[in-house]
Amino acid sequence: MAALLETKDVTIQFGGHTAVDHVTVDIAEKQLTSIIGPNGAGKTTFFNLLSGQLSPTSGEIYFRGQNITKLSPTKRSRLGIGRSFQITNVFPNLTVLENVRLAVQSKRKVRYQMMAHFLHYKEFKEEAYHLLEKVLLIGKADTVAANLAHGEKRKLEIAMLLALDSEVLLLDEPTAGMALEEVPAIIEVIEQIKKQHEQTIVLIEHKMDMIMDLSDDVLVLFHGELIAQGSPQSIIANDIVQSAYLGGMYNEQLS
Ligand SMILES: Nc1ncnc2c1ncn2[C@@H]1O[C@H](COP(=O)(O)OP(=O)(O)OP(=O)(O)O)[C@@H](O)[C@H]1O
Repeated sequence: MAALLETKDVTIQFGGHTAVDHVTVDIAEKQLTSIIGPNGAGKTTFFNLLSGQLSPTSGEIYFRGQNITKLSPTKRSRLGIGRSFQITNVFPNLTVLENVRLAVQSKRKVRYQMMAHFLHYKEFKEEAYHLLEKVLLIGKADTVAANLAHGEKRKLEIAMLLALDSEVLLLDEPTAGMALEEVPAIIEVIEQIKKQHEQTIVLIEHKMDMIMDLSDDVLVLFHGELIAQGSPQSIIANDIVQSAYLGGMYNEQLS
């Protein structure tokens, strides 16, 4: 399987603390790769390195063989690496629908072309409605983004990410903060994207069942180090992962 994203010996230190420690991985094209690890293992930091929010202290990151280590998040996003929007990218005073419409519009690169904007406005709006239906947020289309509950904000972020139609989707805990009964629908959204075999998905998720069912490949981080990479079955059967991580995680979830 061809690697789409690669890290070579990627390390980042904050002061004296090494949050990601010489991580070398290949992330295969059009597969779903999950990153797991206990709290503080370096998952989000690793994601930030992939998306360009952080620069490594040492090591390199490649996308389709191109060294992107020094590229900004915006440039990486233009290349096709989309990260679920941070809440700062959502316009809090605009409605949910308007936020998604703007994301659709930015994908079509007509932000500054008033005429094109005018001609396609209805089309953008329809696509935005469609995406909101997909992530089960249609009932909140006219709600101002600032008034959404936490789980609803995550759905909005996913809708905005989908609007960009990126080649790589980086999803940082897409179901965090959602009511338990909403989780299957979001998993379904991710499953549907996966079934289309058009995008590469990388996700951090604490819900183990979901990861094991959905993932083609699982990366396990522990104290910033990559301690295992493989199929869900091989990860479950891996003794090092079992003792270093899985036991602890299940205990965490039960507590
Ligand atoms: N900007 C920062 N400055 C200093 N330390 C940081 C910074 N960002 C992360 N860290 C530290 O790096 C380590 C890894 O953090 P990170 O958030 O990546 O872990 P995580 O695996 O995503 O954890 P969680 O599951 O709790 O979200 C932690 O010890 C954290 O305190």
